[in-house]
Amino acid sequence: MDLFRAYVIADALSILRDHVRLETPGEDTGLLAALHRTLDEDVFAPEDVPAFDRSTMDGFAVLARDTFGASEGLPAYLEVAGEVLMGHSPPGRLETGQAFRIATGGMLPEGADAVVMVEHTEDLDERTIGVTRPVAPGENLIRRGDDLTQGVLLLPRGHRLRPQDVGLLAAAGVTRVRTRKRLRVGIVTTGDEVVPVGQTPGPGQVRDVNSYTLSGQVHECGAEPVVYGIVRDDFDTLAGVMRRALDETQAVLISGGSSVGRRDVTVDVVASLGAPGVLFHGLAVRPGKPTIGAAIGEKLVVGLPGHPVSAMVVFALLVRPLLDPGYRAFPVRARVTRSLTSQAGKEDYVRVRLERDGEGRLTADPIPGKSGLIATMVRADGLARIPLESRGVAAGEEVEVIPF
Ligand SMILES: Nc1nc2c(c(=O)[nH]1)N[C@H]1C(S)=C(S)[C@@H](COP(=O)(O)OP(=O)(O)OC[C@H]3O[C@@H](n4cnc5c(N)ncnc54)[C@H](O)[C@@H]3O)O[C@H]1N2
Ligand code: MOO
Repeated sequence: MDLFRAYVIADALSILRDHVRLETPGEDTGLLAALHRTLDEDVFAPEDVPAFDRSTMDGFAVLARDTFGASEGLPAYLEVAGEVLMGHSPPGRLETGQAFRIATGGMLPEGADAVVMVEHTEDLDERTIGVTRPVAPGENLIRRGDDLTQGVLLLPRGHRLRPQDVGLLAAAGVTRVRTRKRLRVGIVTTGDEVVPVGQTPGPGQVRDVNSYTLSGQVHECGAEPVVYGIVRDDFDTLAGVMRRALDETQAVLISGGSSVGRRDVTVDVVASLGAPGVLFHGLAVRPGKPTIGAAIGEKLVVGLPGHPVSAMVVFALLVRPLLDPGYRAFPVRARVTRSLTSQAGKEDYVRVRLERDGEGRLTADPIPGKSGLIATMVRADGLARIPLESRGVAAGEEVEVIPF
């Protein structure tokens, strides 16, 4: 690693991965508390789901063979011999020539192997129906174990639980799981001009945007933001807050004061916090040039640019993959609607709005505006990547877009 070299995102990420280990202890919790957390164990299915053959339609449980050849003109006549009540066993075994009334989700009686939809039957009298369309064996039902069979691996260790995962665990009767506690991520804001949002800014002052945008992004990673507020651009004050944040959290983001201005003490403060310290200062990435990457022990410290857009972009590209290793970004390809210029030797990430053209192909409309303008992020759907060696992209050419 070379402190004076400017890295692209992929290289910066691998340097940080080599030094940082973001781990939290495991904890057994109920399912709701486990949502969005990462599994700390392999979970196996304790039982078959569903536990019995179930109808997927309202209608009649039958023996498929009894309906073969049935039609509107020549229905198959069956005796209605019983009714399956929801949440109960069927009233008995179904014999050939019989039908049992059954609702969606009802338990299939023994002897039956299909369900006829009520729309494909006609009532002849209290005890007889005519089936007007044949069904095949297995039609309109799900079998015991179709969702899960006992003993299969439901979800592996390391998987971050989404709502559907928690649903699967609920279906299988797994009520408690071991997950890792959420990562706590400290957010420190610097800048003598930055004031809390509730305060009316005086001349030259601006409201604190980054504490909010970064907290939101940390939440999206399944981690817990811990906001340390706005700290003066003063070495001792900032170092004190940073030490406290490092004691209380596993990763600290510090926004502002990372470029080379007179008051930019951030890098000196980070360097003073311990080994291995600053791993890089500066990226060959736009926006994001003044980013600082550091490890203190195995904890992560990232100095983000103060401009709200730059801070969000660097978070999305560099911080998110570290906080949320299971996250997979699926870039899409889209044609740019206007040509974009880029400096060779810089990896550019351009805010774009995604639309579909008349033929249904994705287009990427670049959103103009400097990285101090947060509204440009609101209009954007993603970031178009222009690689290091490229000098630009002509209108109509395809680019890779990383959706937010
Ligand atoms: N001579 C040079 N000047 C600048 C360079 C350069 O290479 N040479 N780089 C520019 C780039 S690129 C960026 S990005 C900014 C980054 O500066 P810092 O990371 O040091 O951030 P600040 O100077 O503290 O702030 C930049 C800008 O953002 C506003 N800001 C800061 N914090 C917040 C916040 N929490 N909420 C809202 N807005 C915030 C701050 O007021 C500044 O306007 O440097 C360029 N300059
Ligand atoms: O890096 Mo600055 O972040 O280009 O706006």
